[in-house]
Amino acid sequence: MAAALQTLGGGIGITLHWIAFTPTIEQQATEEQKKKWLKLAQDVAIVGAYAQTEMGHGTFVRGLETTATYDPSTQEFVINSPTLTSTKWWPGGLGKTANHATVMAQLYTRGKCYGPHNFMVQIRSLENHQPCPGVTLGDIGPKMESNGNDNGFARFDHVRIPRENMLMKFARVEADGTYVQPPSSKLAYSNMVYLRGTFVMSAAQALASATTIAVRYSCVRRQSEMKPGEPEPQILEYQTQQYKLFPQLAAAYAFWFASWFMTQQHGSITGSMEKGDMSGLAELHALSAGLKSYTTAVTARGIDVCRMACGGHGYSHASGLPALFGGAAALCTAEGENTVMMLQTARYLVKCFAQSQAGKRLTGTVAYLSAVQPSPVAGNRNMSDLGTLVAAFQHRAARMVRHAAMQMQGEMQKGKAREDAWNSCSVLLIKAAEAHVHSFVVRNFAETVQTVEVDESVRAVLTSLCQLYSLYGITEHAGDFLKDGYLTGRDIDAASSHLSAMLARVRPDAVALVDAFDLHDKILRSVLGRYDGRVYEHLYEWAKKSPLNKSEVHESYYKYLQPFLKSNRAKL
Ligand SMILES: CCCCC/C=C\C/C=C\C/C=C\C/C=C\C/C=C\CC/C=C/C(=O)SCCNC(=O)CCNC(=O)[C@H](O)C(C)(C)COP(=O)(O)OP(=O)(O)OC[C@H]1O[C@@H](n2cnc3c(N)ncnc32)[C@H](O)[C@@H]1OP(=O)(O)O
Ligand SMILES: Cc1cc2nc3c(=O)[nH]c(=O)nc-3n(C[C@H](O)[C@H](O)[C@H](O)COP(=O)(O)OP(=O)(O)OC[C@H]3O[C@@H](n4cnc5c(N)ncnc54)[C@H](O)[C@@H]3O)c2cc1C
Repeated sequence: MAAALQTLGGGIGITLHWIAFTPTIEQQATEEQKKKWLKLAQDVAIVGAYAQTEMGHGTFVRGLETTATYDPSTQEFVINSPTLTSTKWWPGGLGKTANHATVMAQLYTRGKCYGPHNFMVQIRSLENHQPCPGVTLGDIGPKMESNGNDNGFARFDHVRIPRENMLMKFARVEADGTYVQPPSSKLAYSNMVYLRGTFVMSAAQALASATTIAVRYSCVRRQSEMKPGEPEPQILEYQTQQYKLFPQLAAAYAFWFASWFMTQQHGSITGSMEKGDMSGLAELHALSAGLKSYTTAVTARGIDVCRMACGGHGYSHASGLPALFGGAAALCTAEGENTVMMLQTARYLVKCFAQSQAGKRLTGTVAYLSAVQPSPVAGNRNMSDLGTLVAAFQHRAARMVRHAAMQMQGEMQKGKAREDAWNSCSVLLIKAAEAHVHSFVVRNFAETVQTVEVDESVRAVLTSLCQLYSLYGITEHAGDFLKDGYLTGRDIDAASSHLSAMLARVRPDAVALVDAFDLHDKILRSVLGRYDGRVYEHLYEWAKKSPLNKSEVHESYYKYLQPFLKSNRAKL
């Protein structure tokens, strides 16, 4: 049942119950509270939404307006939407599906505000699914995609909940209204860190889906003449088609491996946090924010490249690519808008750079910032060597982080306030953070292909894919590598020719590489990407099922076209 609900469309949105509501209980509830709600959620005996974003605030969580005011006389919290812009807006499943929600609200007790905290609120009757007293609910209307999901709105008119409905694993309010501080105020945000980490795998899966569709279709589709008089070739024989698709295919593998690292990091750091060691939280936040931002942005662009590579049929919903693009586009905004998330990573990098300048030895994903020499040693580099490629990406990132941080320091030395200096350098900061995440993805890709337990013939293919991904990144951002002479023009030319060689080397394994994602036709939902390659027959069958084909002459003819034609003919 639960699995069926997960896939149900048509106004039933249960995705967020699984990926946000239930994990919030797991991560933010006390053991007592878990006994009360966790099994109900896991068995779908209740259905929940994660209600944080409001009409007026999504990014700036500290600016949320919904209030939760503690009333010691009744030991209850009063949940209220004081303004129109405080209306909860966007949460998946909130409109029509969920009967509970974890509501992020500004906590007030004894007249003082302690910032955003999570509260469990029942929003619909378990008997007849009507909204609970004081709760107004609805759907926010059609969206770019995912219209099967009821992203909704909610307003609370002084709704009373028991004190025990505040999720109190980290912070709590005692019966008399005393607020007890959490080890870190950011622990209330921990489920967002978790969800951003899962978006890296969503991005990998989305890009894997799109490249599966486009590569398979590019082997079915024959078009034009490569040589006069010869049969039309598979469009995957064109180097331009390979240049469009293979870097996306390589990125899908790169992001898949990055999501493995993200999952492992999340588990290990949250494990330490359970024992009171918060030292890894900052790195976890910076990594999850940066990887989420980078992988979802590259994925959305990459899916559209795959769509265009399939010509007209790519633009049809029969291909499955428009829906994938719409979904991936959502990932760029949801769970932390990409720009804002990359700025969070930049904030961490600037902090680490300052520590490195003060002599601290950096560790983890920023260790390279301490190690990289500012003065490049130019020379004929072996641009097919993975170590050389990784070092180039790390040098580029270190240079850009240093440049952005020094620019900011310069602005402050001219008398600008730190916040103004930050804002006036934020484009540089974003580019530096992107370079940092890019270098992490390349390094992780290289380390994974060198260590993953596979047959040596498979390792050889994955190594080619990693070289292709890295060489594509260098040629696409050549200026960054040339800027301080770390790479020369000859190196860039060598990178380009190696990239061409990699396209040809990956070609024979392209179909096997997408088949390896093992995405069933039922998941791909694409006529173009069918495993059996029978595209044309199924394209025709798919079109015949179009609602417009239910009648030979559509009713619109009699309503509009016929009178219009008649009146035009009468004027002749
Ligand atoms: C199998 C085949 C499948 C194929 C298909 C696959 C996929 C298909 C494609 C797509 C999927 C389909 C459809 C897509 C549809 C929908 C997507 C699905 C679900 C959507 C779910 C979305 C849910 C949500 O959006 S929930 C709401 C999310 N909201 C946010 O993320 C808000 C973002 N804002 C914030 O997090 C914060 O406001 C801020 C920006 C971080 C700022 O916080 P603030 O308190 O103001 O802090 P600062 O002043 O900036 O910094 C202070 C200090 O705190 C540190 N900090 C900040 N945050 C954290 C944190 N989380 N953890 C730790 N530390 C933190 C910060 O670094 C700083 O530290 P310092 O002082 O030391 O520097
Ligand atoms: C499909 C989908 C599903 C969602 N599901 C949920 C859900 O289940 N639960 C939930 O609570 N929310 C959900 N959301 C809401 C989502 O979390 C927010 O849309 C997101 O956090 C962005 O906030 P915002 O919409 O207020 O955009 P804003 O923050 O207003 O962003 C608008 C622009 O302002 C820029 N900007 C904002 N702040 C800064 C800054 N400090 N520096 C530089 N630029 C800045 C942004 O970069 C962006 O370009 C969902 C959204 C979508 C699209």
